[in-house]
Amino acid sequence: MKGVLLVNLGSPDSPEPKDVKKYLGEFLMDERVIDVPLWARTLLVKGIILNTRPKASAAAYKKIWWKEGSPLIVLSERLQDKIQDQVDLPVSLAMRYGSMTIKKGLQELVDKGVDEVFLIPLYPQFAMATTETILVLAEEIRKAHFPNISIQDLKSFYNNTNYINVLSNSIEKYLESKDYEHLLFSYHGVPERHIRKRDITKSHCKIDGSCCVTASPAHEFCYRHQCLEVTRLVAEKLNLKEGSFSTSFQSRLGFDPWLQPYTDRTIERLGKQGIKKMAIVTPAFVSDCLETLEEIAMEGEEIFHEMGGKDFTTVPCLNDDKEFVDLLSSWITDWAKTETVTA
Ligand SMILES: C=CC1=C(C)c2cc3[nH]c(cc4nc(cc5[nH]c(cc1n2)c(C)c5CCC(=O)O)C(CCC(=O)O)=C4C)c(C)c3C=C
Ligand SMILES: [Fe+2]
Repeated sequence: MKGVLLVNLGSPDSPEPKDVKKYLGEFLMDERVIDVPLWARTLLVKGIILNTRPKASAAAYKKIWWKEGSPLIVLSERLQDKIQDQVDLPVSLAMRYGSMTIKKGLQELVDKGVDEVFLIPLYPQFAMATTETILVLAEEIRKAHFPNISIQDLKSFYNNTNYINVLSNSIEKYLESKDYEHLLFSYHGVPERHIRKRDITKSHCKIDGSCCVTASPAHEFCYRHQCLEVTRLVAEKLNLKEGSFSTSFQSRLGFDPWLQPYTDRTIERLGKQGIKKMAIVTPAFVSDCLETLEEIAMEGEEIFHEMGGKDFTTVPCLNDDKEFVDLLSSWITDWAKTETVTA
């Protein structure tokens, strides 16, 4: 029997510093998130980050926490429920970090008789720190605990025409009555090193103005290319004028170079340049979360106002948007019609 496992990033159990610390400990000790040798990661995470960041992060989580829980979890559950209403096979939800583990998600499906799983990482673009870590862990868990099931995954869908249409429609609908001079596409950042590490050609990624726009097999695993493509395709679909939109990368951590331009500096620059009304969209996130509700909608707005900007509009993520639910459900239904794969 076939079943579906949706997987998102995860959140702490509560916005209290002890839970945030536990969550950050698991998240940042992932070798695909902070990809340095174990001794250096342990020193950095347990010796430095976990002594300072949980308090500040907990304060940020408290500003966005809902009475039902973490927005990322609640919104992912709403997405799961709506997809479940549209498809005939069981749909479970798991998180890469935190209490809603991938093991529990797989167990839930196996208990319902599932032996063929369609794994859907809830990220439109591939990244070592997101999609890859989910796929690797799911396979480890399968081998160790569920050797008789098979797992197939949904590939990154950043340039899927239907996805681009759904994203463009949601942006257009939300901004319909809003007047804005500039639309910023802000994606979660990653260290530049992550991009070079996943360059399957070993020589294509230069992280400059040319590599991401020059066709290459490297693009299958290039987060930067995939983000720039989403911006290009949505801008084309929405007929955005050259100069009226741009791309930036948010949420950098540490001192290594991360993908640039940085979102906070871009907002600052737009404000300084005299832009009074800006809108921002965050297509690396399927569900609204700390990084969109606090870092963008609150901190970003504050920066913009300090620089003289007036109207700052944050477009919600796709969340449980009807068209997005229909699209994911159609991919699931198509997969369910494919031939059975044995483990
Ligand atoms: C080295 C650190 C990090 C990398 C690399 C990274 C990549 C990455 N993350 C997301 C999506 C999300 N990240 C979120 C929170 C978050 N991310 C990091 C660090 C890295 N992320 C930290 C330390 C945190 C926790 C909050 C904080 O202390 O600032 C979230 C929100 C989770 C929530 O509970 O709401 C999401 C979603 C992507 C897509 C990505 C690479 C492409
Ligand atoms: Fe992150």
